Amino acid sequence: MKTFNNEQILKLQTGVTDLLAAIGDDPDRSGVIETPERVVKAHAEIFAHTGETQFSDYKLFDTTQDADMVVVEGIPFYSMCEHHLLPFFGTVDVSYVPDGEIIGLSKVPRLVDWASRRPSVQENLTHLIADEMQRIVHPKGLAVNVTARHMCMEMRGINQPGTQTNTSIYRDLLKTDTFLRDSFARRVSQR
Ligand SMILES: Nc1nc2c(ncn2[C@@H]2O[C@H](COP(=O)(O)OP(=O)(O)OP(=O)(O)O)[C@@H](O)[C@H]2O)c(=O)[nH]1
Ligand SMILES: [Zn+2]
Repeated sequence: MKTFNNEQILKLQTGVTDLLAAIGDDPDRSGVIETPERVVKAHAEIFAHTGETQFSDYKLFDTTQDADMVVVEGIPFYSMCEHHLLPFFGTVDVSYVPDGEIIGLSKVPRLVDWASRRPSVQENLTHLIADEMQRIVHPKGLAVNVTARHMCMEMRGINQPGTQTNTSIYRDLLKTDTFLRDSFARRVSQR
């Protein structure tokens, strides 16, 4: 969880009170009187890694038994679209071909969670996960596949409930080796 300083807390609370008043609500009514405080706490979680450029909570292990391909699939994530500050959420699938080193399995969902907790767009989230996997594991091949629903497309604007957006990145062996690429793509499309 992020720790906001007193100045940030005051700004956030004032902002939420002003927003409630601006939409025509009464910021002093009992139902919302504690809302500014709650929103600060919620934002401390939702935006916990805003501004951070490098994921650091990982462990690598040497291996002499390289697998053809490691797949961690169906990792749930929740993020906030930077255009409307509304949620977008879904799943991430990550695959890599090791080159002498492997990452602790739980660290892949941790990386996804780290990357998600900031204002973003789906394409940039996909790139951030791919770039950090590349920097940390320097694999022989890498694929990141993100499928998400965007509340800014579902509950407002174009109002299209259920629309899904897919973004993917394929690099090196997972791009050039059709067997590896197709088996990853088949796995994630069948889920
Ligand atoms: N590429 C991309 N676009 C996104 C993402 N999240 C939201 N958007 C889009 O950002 C665009 C912002 O367009 P604007 O015309 O500035 O804003 P708007 O008037 O609220 O647009 P509408 O949503 O069409 O009503 C919209 O088309 C959104 O669908 C994302 O993760 N990736
Ligand atoms: Zn949006």
